[in-house]
Amino acid sequence: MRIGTRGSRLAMAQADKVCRMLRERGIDAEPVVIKTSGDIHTSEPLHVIKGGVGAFVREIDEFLLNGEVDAAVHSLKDVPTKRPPGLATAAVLRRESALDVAISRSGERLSELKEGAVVGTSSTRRAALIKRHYPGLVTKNIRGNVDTRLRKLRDGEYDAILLAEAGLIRLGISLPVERLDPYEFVPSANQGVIAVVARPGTAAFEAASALNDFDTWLETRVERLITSALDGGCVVPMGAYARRAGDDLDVVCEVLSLDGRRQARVRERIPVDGYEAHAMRLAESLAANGGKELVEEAKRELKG
Ligand SMILES: NCc1[nH]cc(CCC(=O)O)c1CC(=O)O
Repeated sequence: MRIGTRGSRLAMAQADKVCRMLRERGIDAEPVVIKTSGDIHTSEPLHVIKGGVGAFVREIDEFLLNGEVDAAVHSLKDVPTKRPPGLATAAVLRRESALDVAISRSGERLSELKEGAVVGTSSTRRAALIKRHYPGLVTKNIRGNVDTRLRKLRDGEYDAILLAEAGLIRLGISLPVERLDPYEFVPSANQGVIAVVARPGTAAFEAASALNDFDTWLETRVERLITSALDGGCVVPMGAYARRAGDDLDVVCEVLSLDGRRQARVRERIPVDGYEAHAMRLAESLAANGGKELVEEAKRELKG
């Protein structure tokens, strides 16, 4: 199997992991690096790049649809909700961590950083959460892959940066980090989940399906149903986090204003049985509790 991937160290680590898992099942698999525009325009904030992170996924989709690769590996949180006909998620790997972490130059926690300390993030969600929970800190845009961000932190351009813990784990980077409580710092929908995409009906799709983790599938479905019901997209400061707990899923979702001052939030345990209808109901109550206005407001302000 030819496994399409972007060429960043994180993307390669993810593709290598999928190839390893396939080989353990007796399937010959090798990564094929596809260079996307995201790897070329690395300085603009993501919400400025046409199509956002989803644009990079769409470029890889073309290789899949043309049959130049048999499957592709993505961070699921970067995969847009609208998918081209002929492609589907064959598997999601077991999620290791959905959490955001903070890494500071001094080793201090966010609550210990001094007034005016600069926190690097390119995500509107993480920036709004910092403004909400740590109003004394200043957020500053940061781009580049995980290694670049860590270098910018060391170089003193930032006092702390925020990253997905999953990325650090996959890159084998062990640094002292502050793990942020997912019920306070609600992660992005599908954060920390690796997805394998392929063409349904192909042998590659069938082979990749064997890697699916059912609990992660349920969790990511719920998170995605909620964000797509609110039309959250990847630039709106919105989080959704579901966790399987026995026969239930513990779900939290929220939308913030860009300045972090206003918030719409819902937290509820829903049964696994009939989870899709329950997720839609949560989305409706989030929308009705001010979420819809906050999504529209954020989109207006980001366009302007
Ligand atoms: N948007 C970039 C991106 N896409 C996936 C990950 C990390 C791994 C993951 O969440 O699966 C990251 C980096 C980050 O958010 O720190």
